[in-house]
Amino acid sequence: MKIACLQMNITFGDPEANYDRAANFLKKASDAGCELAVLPELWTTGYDLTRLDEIADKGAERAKSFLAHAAKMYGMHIVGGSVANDTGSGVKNTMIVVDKTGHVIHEYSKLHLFRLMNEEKYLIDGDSDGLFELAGEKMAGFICYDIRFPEWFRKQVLNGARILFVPAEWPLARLDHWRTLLIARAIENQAYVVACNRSGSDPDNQFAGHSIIVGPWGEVIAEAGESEEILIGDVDFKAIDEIRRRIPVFEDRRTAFY
Ligand SMILES: NC(=O)CCC(=O)C(=O)O
Repeated sequence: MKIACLQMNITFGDPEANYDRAANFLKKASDAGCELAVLPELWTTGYDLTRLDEIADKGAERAKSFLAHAAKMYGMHIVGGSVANDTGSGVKNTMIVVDKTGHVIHEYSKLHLFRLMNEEKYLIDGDSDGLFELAGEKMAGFICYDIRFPEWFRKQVLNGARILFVPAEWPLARLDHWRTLLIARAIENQAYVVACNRSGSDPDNQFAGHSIIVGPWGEVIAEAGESEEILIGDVDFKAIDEIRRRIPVFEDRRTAFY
């Protein structure tokens, strides 16, 4: 499966500009023959959290209809990053997954809110998991700070997830954590990790870029630089089975002790 991480810049608090940019990136991914495209975290608004009452998407309806239209037009699955989703009883940081026929097949709201970027002051946390199925394979979504919680990843993998998607707005200041944690999540779970970060900056942070596709052996299949880019890599599900045969981590777990 040919996958694209749409490492775009995000204009702070300007959904119109960001929808235009995302539309352009989605077209380019489709032109490049990608079967699935991934957007970054909060790609419609960025971290303009103080203006969420103006710019959050009610029920994420605009994002859903935009993503569904693009997915159908291009015949391409979309892991739609995340958007500020005004649920009516608080704003969630919600990932929307759309299949290539244009159906919204899953929503996952960020479980772990990141205090260093004030999320807990403006957002409410999710309460359901990110497991979904596309093209006959189980996959799961996580959002940015979630990568610091290996137990959350393990749970989805034990439930069958074989590609682990991570849309993010990860600052450059912690680029080494980003790479190390994502590679570790791939190795320990013997699964693919497809992580799409943003590029550029906002009033508080310079973001790292470095979207990355990591294979189940921990090998870096593709990695972006810091600037805007469409990162493309191939995922081969057979490699997961081969690696799990070589080192049978899942059979060797001592669940009586943990
Ligand atoms: N947007 C985020 O969740 C950022 C997480 C982060 O930077 C970290 O260090 O963790």
